[in-house]
Amino acid sequence: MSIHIGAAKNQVSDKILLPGDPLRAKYIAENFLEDAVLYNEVRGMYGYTGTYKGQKVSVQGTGMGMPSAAIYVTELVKEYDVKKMIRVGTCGSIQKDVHVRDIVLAQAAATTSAIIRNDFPKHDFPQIADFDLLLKSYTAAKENGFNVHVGNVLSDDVFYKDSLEDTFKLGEHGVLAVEMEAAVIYYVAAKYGVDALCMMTVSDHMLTGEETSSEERQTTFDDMMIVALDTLIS
Ligand SMILES: O=P(O)(O)O[C@H]1O[C@H](CO)[C@@H](O)[C@H]1O
Ligand SMILES: O=c1cc[nH]c(=O)[nH]1
Repeated sequence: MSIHIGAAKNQVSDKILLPGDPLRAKYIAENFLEDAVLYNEVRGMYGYTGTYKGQKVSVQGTGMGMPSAAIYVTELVKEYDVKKMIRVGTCGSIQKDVHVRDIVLAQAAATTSAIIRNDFPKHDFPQIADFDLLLKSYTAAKENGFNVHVGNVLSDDVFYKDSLEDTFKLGEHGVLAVEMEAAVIYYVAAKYGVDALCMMTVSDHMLTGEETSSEERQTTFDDMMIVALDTLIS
């Protein structure tokens, strides 16, 4: 049991999916895992363990934003010996050719957060995906015929910004999309020597205004779940 996760050590798999939304964790457990058991409901941040294609897999909500994600990911790695983690999130596109419902694989993550700078005030520590997970997930997405993009994302501390000028400027420098957790998940993975990948389905388009429903964000996005689960167990 850790401070924020009410599970015994052996209740959590060393392979885990990380949705921001705890109700997405419930959806994944109910629709993709066999014999799923709820191991955590502390703060309503659901965590489940079940099997996928015969292998033990867990799914844990991380909440919104880097401070919350850092707490869950750190406890999962330090207290539960998690070795492979894949974020299954949502993001806002800032590229014309990255469409709503497409999958974005975060090869790297820029951030506005000070959470990494606090540890490395004199360095721009790069936040990068595990190459093996990235390659496997890209291959799985392509084999399934899903629309997938690989590149840099922005992990922003702020959802409601007064100005999107800097965000769109990052888009002009090739950043694909905006979300709020990838950078710190990559940072914690680097710190403790475990493997992490962040993949997101595009839930809204920040240039065109196209969006998905809040219900769809909580659930569905099944293409991404298949890619993430197949990658996790491969
Ligand atoms: O859908 P999730 O995984 O929560 O991800 C995105 O959605 C939230 C904002 O609505 C942030 O957590 C952002 O990263
Ligand atoms: O952080 C996020 C997530 C989805 N859509 C956005 O615009 N921002």
